[in-house]
Amino acid sequence: SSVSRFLPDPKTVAAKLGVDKGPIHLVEAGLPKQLAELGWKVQFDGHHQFEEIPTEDDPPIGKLKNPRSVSRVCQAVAKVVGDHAKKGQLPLTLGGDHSLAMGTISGTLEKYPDACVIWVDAHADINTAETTDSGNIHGMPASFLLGIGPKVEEFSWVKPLLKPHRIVYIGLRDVDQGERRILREHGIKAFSMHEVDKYGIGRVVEMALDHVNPGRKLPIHLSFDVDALDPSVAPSTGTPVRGGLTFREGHYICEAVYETGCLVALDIMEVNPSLADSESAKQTVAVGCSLARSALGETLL
Ligand SMILES: N[C@](CCCC[B-](O)(O)O)(CCN1CCCCC1)C(=O)O
Ligand SMILES: [Mn+2]
Ligand SMILES: [Mn+2]
Ligand SMILES: [Mn+2]
Repeated sequence: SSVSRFLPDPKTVAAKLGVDKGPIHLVEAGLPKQLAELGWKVQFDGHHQFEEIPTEDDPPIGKLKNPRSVSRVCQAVAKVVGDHAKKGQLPLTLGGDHSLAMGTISGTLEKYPDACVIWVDAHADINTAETTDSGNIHGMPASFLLGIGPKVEEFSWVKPLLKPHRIVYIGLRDVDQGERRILREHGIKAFSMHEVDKYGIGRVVEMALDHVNPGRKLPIHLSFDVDALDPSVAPSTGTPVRGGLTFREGHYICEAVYETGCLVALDIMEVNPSLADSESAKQTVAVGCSLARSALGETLL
């Protein structure tokens, strides 16, 4: 069975902008019903509401912005995802900010300590408190999960349970200098858009899976940031970068991961309908729903 949870974007929670209701749009577009039609027993436990920390009560810690609200939301998400996973359900998390992956992947690793992570993204999201230039925590979740970089008290609840050989990236094309150094020093495997062009998505996914899950015996957590797709495909997202995955390349990744039979948790992140005109927002919401369906078994034939 699957589990659907819909989370606000912690930045929105902290900033009380209330402008980005990405997850709710995905539900209103009918995703739960679409998954039920695929044969999943969908348990939708509602939009998680978190009491908001007013921005004035959540000043930056060093460069990190909204640290307390992001930490609080992610910690709550880790618990809920862990609980659902322990009940043998497949947690589907719709974001919202990719900082949430600190919560979702922590939750998955609690139940499946040997899980591997396929991180589909234009960005590596592996900055530390030292290397980040923006202070936006959505650029940092992987570093906390891997236990890389200086300790940040606020995030000490994130247990460094992810190992460098258990994460692989697909779609990278906007990686900061500090992140490049981290990927190199920790031997983390990444397939950038260069490799996608060179080998084709079929070969790239096969090489990525061979790297983190050689015998296809390990559980897979797929964390899909829709900005991995080209902005012409998913325009309504926080940090669009040109030269991304086509509609089909994005869906191929989801279909191929589903085919392994190893998928135990799925994140569809960074859909933010408030950032574009309504047509582009609708297009991006539709792509988010479509990616989720492909990762959960919808095939072309
Ligand atoms: N690496 C960035 C972007 C993170 C994107 C987060 B995701 O993947 O969840 O959407 C970019 C940092 N910086 C922005 C200005 C120009 C130089 C790079 C950062 O803020 O750390
Ligand atoms: Mn974001
Ligand atoms: Mn991301
Ligand atoms: Mn991204």
